[in-house]
Amino acid sequence: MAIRFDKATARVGAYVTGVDLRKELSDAEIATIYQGLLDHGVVFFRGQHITDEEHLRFALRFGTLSVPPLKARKDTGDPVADSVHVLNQTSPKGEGGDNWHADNTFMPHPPMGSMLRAITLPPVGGDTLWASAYAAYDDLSPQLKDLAENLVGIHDITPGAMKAIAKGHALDLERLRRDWPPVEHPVVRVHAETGRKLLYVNRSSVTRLKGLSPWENEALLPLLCDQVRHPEFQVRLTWEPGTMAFWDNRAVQHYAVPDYTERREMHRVTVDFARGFTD
Ligand SMILES: O=C(O)CCC(=O)C(=O)O
Ligand SMILES: [Fe+2]
Repeated sequence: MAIRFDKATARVGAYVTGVDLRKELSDAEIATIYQGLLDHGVVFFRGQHITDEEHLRFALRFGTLSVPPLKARKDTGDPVADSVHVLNQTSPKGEGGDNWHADNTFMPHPPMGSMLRAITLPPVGGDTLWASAYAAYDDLSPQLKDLAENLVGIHDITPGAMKAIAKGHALDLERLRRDWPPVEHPVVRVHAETGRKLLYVNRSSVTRLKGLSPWENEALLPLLCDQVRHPEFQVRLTWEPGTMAFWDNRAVQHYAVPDYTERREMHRVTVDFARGFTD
């Protein structure tokens, strides 16, 4: 069966068919899926009733595991249990994904991608949205593009860590801040594999723009961060049992809608692959 991508919207996202994630895929199939990811930013697989082992095995075909600092490694000694992060949520508690963000941009080398799969879903609600950071950049006016090109964002673990602590996660804030001091990333980045420019700021990690006065930051940071909020850059996924989403964490931001009251359980594997940015 040939692998096929059907666009979900004009600017971002595609549904993939012709893949059975329970099977060991060929190198050519993996390359096709990776190309689809580069082309669409996020790809959705339906009807994949796989185990954590199969999820992990699929992720490892693309690169190495990235361990998200805010989801403590379990260290059970079981490599599968330690690498598959369980997001167990009952809104409004959620897991902190209810803001537009790319994952862990406070890291010097943020993860390249994530694979998230639905385990238990509420009867209604709990959709996830992705927005193209390419489209967000492309649709800025030429004047604002020029301005953004010269800006650098300070990405800090503190806001995300404080949010997770407020939600009851036992995290050591001082230690996290020591291990992950703030990092600088250009506001406009160049994706190393597609060569496309994208907007790389988000409200969940970027605390300020380097060199700007507080009032300049106050005006400019929301303007740039909120560019991804335009629906014309977005795709919205309604999960079904067996749905898997695989996103290019360089090229898209995402938002988990906390509009449900029953249990929602998702399993995620975070991966590093290939190259990041050329800037
Ligand atoms: O729960 C979701 O749909 C996404 C949560 C999230 O932000 C993530 O897995 O990175
Ligand atoms: Fe996330």
